[in-house]
Amino acid sequence: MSMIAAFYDNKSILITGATGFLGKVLMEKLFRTSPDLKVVYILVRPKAGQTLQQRVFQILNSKLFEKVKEVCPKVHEKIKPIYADLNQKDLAISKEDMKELLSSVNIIFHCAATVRFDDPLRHAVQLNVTATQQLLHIASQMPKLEAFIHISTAYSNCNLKHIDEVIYPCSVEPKKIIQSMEWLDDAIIDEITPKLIAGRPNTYTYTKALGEMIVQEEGSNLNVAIIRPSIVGATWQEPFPGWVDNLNGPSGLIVAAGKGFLRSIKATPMAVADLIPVDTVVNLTLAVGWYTAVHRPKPTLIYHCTSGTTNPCNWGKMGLQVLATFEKIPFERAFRRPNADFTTNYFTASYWNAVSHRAPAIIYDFYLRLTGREPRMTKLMDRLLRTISMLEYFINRSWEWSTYNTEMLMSEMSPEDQRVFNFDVSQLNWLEYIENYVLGVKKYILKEDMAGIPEAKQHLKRLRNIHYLFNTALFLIIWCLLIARSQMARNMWFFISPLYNL
Ligand SMILES: CCCCCCCCCCCCCCCCCC(=O)SCCNC(=O)CCNC(=O)[C@H](O)C(C)(C)COP(=O)(O)OP(=O)(O)OC[C@H]1O[C@@H](n2cnc3c(N)ncnc32)[C@H](O)[C@@H]1OP(=O)(O)O
Ligand SMILES: NC(=O)C1=CN([C@@H]2O[C@H](COP(=O)(O)OP(=O)(O)OC[C@H]3O[C@@H](n4cnc5c(N)ncnc54)[C@H](OP(=O)(O)O)[C@@H]3O)[C@@H](O)[C@H]2O)C=CC1
Repeated sequence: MSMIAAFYDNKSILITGATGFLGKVLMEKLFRTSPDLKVVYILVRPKAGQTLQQRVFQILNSKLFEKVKEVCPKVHEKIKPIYADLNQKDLAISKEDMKELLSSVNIIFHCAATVRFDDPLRHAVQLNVTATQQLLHIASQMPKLEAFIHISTAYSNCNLKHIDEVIYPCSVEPKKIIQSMEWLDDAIIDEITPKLIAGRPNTYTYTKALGEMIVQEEGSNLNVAIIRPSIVGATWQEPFPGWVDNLNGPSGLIVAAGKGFLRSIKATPMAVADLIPVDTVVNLTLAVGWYTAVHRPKPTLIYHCTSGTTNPCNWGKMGLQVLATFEKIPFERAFRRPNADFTTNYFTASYWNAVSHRAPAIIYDFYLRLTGREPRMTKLMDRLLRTISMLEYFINRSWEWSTYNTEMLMSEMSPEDQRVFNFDVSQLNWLEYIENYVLGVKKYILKEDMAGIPEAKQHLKRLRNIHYLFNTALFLIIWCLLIARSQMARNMWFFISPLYNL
């Protein structure tokens, strides 16, 4: 019998960010392993014209929740969506809902955040710092609260090379940053942003670091723990391999490479690709919830959820496996054949951007114009190059994260819990994982049917023939021009042409 699963029975749990990538997998595992839990409150906002109930309905009707519905047929009755907006004061929770939350919640999992790298500082602070502060304030009024688990990122201190499971203070106090956002205007905030985030590549990593400081400062009277996952990828094993539903992290680049848009990227092949499957992060999160509530460790513990220390894989190996998988399971209607390459040099990267990204986009747009259609490829390519430029920081460096607390937690778990809530990635087979990841991107993001694979392969053959034809035509044009203008080229031609007649 799993002690951790039994711990969540009859508990009232509050999850923020439950509609996000990590939040959905967290909810799924909770219901599958602890179907007797009391209720899961989720803080949700209406989105894309959908009400809260419609959003929950959509999640429950996805493939991810198929197993849950067998184990816990009343799952829809146990999820209680609460209207909330983390951009608003007091998170915009109504008085009645607040009363219910305050009187019943036992465990909080705080997953919500803005994960955009280019968010203006004001917005990133609001979501990742102020909302966390407000949630801690609400939590401190919950008499039945046993644990508050905060999800941060392993890159909150990416300005360092070696990162321990401790909180590294930022130069300016988070409370001062929150206050200054109230009276500084946007132009000044934009001006001081580079100075504040100094050493970090974006407002996301900076505000996640501030968020950790706020948790430490304002959660001192609570049972708090912080989890720092690295780059969260598709599921490894549970509920089935390869599930992923958004384009963040590597998923977007896998789409771009598989569709033939991404042909070259500035990346260091030997740098560690610290990917961590989302189900591994969820298993650790649930184990931390149990340990924090039951053992009440002081001071606040931080848990690194990374793969590089125990089972390192590098970007070179990962890229090759992604490309190898496209051979077996190509994506449909590719723009060009998938053939992405890594370059380490700035000038080579710029050259390939011009030749392999911009030039084909311009030629294609010219073709679209000729056939009376709206040109769109140049715009799409510009967005892709912008995205790549934001991810480059993470694929050209390696970090070392210590994992003492994570290892300690594993040693505190029973053999059954170690099996059910496994977060040991030393057994992860990267080649198999990446193949399932690419397959998951095809099925769950691109919604492509496996029955379309033969046609996709035919399409790639046609693209290869067009490629050969284009190269041959280009060669002949250049050669004719050379012959017309250069005596040496003409001599060479007269020398080799009789050979053809032999
Ligand atoms: C051989 C191949 C090898 C491939 C493998 C190599 C993989 C390397 C991957 C390295 C990942 C490193 C991640 C580091 C993570 C740090 C840890 C965290 O906590 S991070 C937490 C995780 N956080 C993140 O990962 C956030 C990263 N993303 C962002 O910050 C923003 O999306 C943005 C600033 C990049 C673009 O903003 P903006 O221009 O306003 O655009 P929108 O957002 O509105 O989307 C525009 C279009 O682009 C689409 N699309 C979106 N994302 C990607 C993508 N990654 N890529 C491609 N495409 C992407 C999107 O669907 C949309 O398409 P459409 O609807 O128009 O058709
Ligand atoms: N993905 C990754 O690679 C990594 C993620 N993390 C951390 O894990 C956590 C979860 O990330 P992930 O699931 O990938 O992110 P997603 O972007 O998939 O999910 C973010 C969640 O936050 C919610 N949210 C955002 N803004 C608001 C708001 N104003 N009001 C209410 N809810 C809001 C979103 O709701 P809605 O659906 O309405 O937009 C969504 O449920 C984050 O804390 C992130 O920093 C850490 C390391 C890596």
